[in-house]
This record gives sequence, structure tokens and C-alpha cells, in this order.
Amino acid sequence: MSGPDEVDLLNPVAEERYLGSLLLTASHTGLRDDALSALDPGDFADRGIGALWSLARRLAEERRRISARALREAAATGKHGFVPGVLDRKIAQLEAVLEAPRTVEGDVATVRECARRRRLVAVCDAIRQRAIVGEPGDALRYAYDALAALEQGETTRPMRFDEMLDGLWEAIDSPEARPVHPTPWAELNRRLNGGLRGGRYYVVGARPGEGKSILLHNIALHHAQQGGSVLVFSAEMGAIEVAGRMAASGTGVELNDIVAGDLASHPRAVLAQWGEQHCPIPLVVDDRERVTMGYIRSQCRRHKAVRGLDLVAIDYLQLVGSTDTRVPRHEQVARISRECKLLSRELDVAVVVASQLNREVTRRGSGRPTMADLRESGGIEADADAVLLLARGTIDDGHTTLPTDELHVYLDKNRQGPTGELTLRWEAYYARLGD
Ligand SMILES: Nc1ncnc2c1ncn2[C@@H]1O[C@H](COP(=O)(O)OP(=O)(O)OP(=O)(O)O)[C@@H](O)[C@H]1O
Repeated sequence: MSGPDEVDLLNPVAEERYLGSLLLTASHTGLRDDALSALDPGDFADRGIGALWSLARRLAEERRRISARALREAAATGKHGFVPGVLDRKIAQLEAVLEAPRTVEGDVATVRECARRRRLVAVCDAIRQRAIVGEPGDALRYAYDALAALEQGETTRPMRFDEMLDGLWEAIDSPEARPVHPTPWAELNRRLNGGLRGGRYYVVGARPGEGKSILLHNIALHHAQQGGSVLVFSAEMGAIEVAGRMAASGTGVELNDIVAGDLASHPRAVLAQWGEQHCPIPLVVDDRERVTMGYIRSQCRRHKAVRGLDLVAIDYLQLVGSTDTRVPRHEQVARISRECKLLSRELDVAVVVASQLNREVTRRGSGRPTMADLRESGGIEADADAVLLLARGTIDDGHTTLPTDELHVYLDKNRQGPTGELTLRWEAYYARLGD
């Protein structure tokens, strides 16, 4: 099989040498500055040129002239940690091939593309090695994480202020370019400036059985009914169970009857009709029990490429496994939470994540949850764009405390709008929350 020569692909000698030799003459300042900001030292296969590049960048930072002489002098001080003899030899080599100045765009592009290929090949080699000698599950997790890290390194770039202003005008004049995904609840939408948005990370915290999954499923179904593409990770509950809950919330057929398979002919017909209407909605549930953020990220990325993706729901944060079990649990959870935020930014999707609360909330007389109750990590509170804390309403008749049909929603963090409190109707028998 013939194809590009691997050595050529990984080491674009001519381009690297030309770019390296640009550092030697003080006269090519414009070309050199463009190249210096466009490529990183690690982009060069030739480590000597990479080292010179790094040294040149430091001289530039110190606002010093860049030339063969300046580089030699800087290397000789030993201050920058480079071995002077090695750099001297590299400079001499480059002086021997010095070429007339030309534009650098093509050379920069070639070097950058080869660097990307080299990094990809290195990651593939490391995955292959782990696949051969390591535990397959670990190798797979490593693969997801390493490829995601590689891609992330490529997608982020700083933005100039004029580009930011262009983006701002685009957001003002073309709101359809940054759609809002309304939740099923008008009051919540009002406080969230219309609803959920891409690039944002929403946390829904509550004690067990206090409505986190119901809220997530209601949001997911509502969004998919409007045509938005939704991916739900349900480590806690099987996909069929989720379907039963969504069908109950959509039809008003009691969840108990659906779960028990005890349906009279009318509710059965209602359910069948609803099912037929809803077959095509763009909603997918992944009910794998053991997931990591690497897995979630790769599934989301694939989903987005194939079917588009607007909203990701994760039920729930503490069930997402960590790839680094050596660090304390609170650090693991903090990293997972951070990854959720990065996921929302990277794929420009709304990420809604359920989170458990710790037991402190039950010890408090009021039963009012606070962000400090988010279990195992304060990182969750810091990363989230909005935090919704749920608590069932209760009534005390002097002897016992009984739940009411209210669910209190405390919007305790809201980066883009007011915080506050609202009340929804608890209709768990239909697996839904009413306005
Ligand atoms: N068929 C039903 N009829 C009435 N209430 C129900 C029914 N099924 C579940 N519930 C109630 O719904 C609540 C479960 O809600 P949900 O699954 O959203 O809680 P959660 O906060 O996600 O809990 P967890 O942390 O355990 O996952 C519980 O209070 C449960 O008693």
C-alpha cells in the first residue's frame, strides 16, 4: 500500500529549518513575530529548533532583540536552562541553510499540521500499548480521555476584543444563532432569561427522592418535543424506566399503572397514541451504569456530529466514575464537575446535572437546602452557571411532618440573572412537576 511517507509527515524538514532560521536575522521582524505567535515550541519535530523557538519567545517577552547573536548570548548565560553547546550547533546548522525571506503562512500551516499528526500518532501508540498490556476497560477510558484532551487543546484559542464585539453583535442581532431552551415552567424560564442555553452548566441538587430525576426528565422531554436534540445519561435508571416516566408525564396516565402493566383499554390507547406521536422526537437515553466523563464526552461529541446536540442531562453526578481513584473523593467530584462545565463550553450545549446533597440538610430544622450541602465538593457550586436546589414542601400538624403537594425550587446561584425561589406542583404519580 502506498501513501504519504511517515517520516516526511512527521518531520517537515524544509519548513522547520526555514522558520528556525528566521530567528537568526534581526531584519525579518514582521515575519518572525507572526510565526512566533502562531507556533509553539512543541510543534517542532526538531527539538533543537523547538528549544531555539522557546528561547526566542523569552527574549520577545523581555522585549529584547532576536538574532543569532542574542540567542547565543542568552543560551550561554545558562539562565534559561538550555545547553549552550547544543543550541550553538543548531544555530550553526541553520545559518548554513539560511534562505531569502518569504511569507511564512504555508510553512506555519505545514509545521502545525505535522505537529497535530504527530500528537495523534503518539496518543494512538499509547492507546495501542495500553490495549496490549493493560486492563481493556482502563485502556478504553484512557483512550477517551486522551483523545478528548487532544481535541480540546485544538479547539480553544484566545479571542481578540474586536472578535468578541463581533460575537456580541451577532448574539444581539441573531438570537436564533444562540437558541434558548425553555424549561416546562414559566417562572423558572423568566428567572433564567428564557430558559437553558448552550455553553452553560446547570446543577439540580436535592436529597434522594426529592424530584431530581423527575425534573431532569421533564426538561429533557419538553426540549425534545420542541425539536431540540437531547442526550440523557441515566446511570441510575434503565432507559425503559425513563420511557415509562416520560410517558406518564406526557399522558397523565398514572406511573404506577404503567410500571405495574395494569392498563385499562382507555389509558392503553392514550399511551399508544402518545407513543406514536413521540416516536420521532430527537431524544436518546444512555443507561450505561458505569460512565466516566471521558465516555460521556465522547458520546456527546459523536452524537453532536451525527444528529446535532442541544441539551445533555446527567443523572447523577456522584454516579460518574473517576479515572483517577488515587485522589480523594471530593477532588474527583470537583474534577467531574469541572469537566461538565468544559463539556458545555466545548460543545456549546446546555448541560443539566443532578447532584445529591449531604445529610446536613436533614439535620437543619428548616429543611431548606443550601449550596454548601452539595455533596462531596464545593467545586460544583463554583463551576455551575446556575444551581437549583429542590425540597418537598412539608406541613407539621403538631405530631408528624407530612409532605404537601409543593416542591420548592431555590435558585441559589444564577450567573446571568436573579436568584430566588419558586414553587412547582409535585405530581410524582405522573412523574412530573406542574407549573
Ligand atoms: N408511582 C409513583 N407515585 C407517586 N410517587 C412516586 C411514584 N414513583 C415515584 N414517586 C416519588 O417520586 C420521587 C422520586 O423522584 P426522583 O426519582 O425524581 O427523585 P431523585 O431526587 O432523583 O431521587 P434519587 O436521588 O434517589 O435518584 C420519590 O419521592 C417517590 O416517592
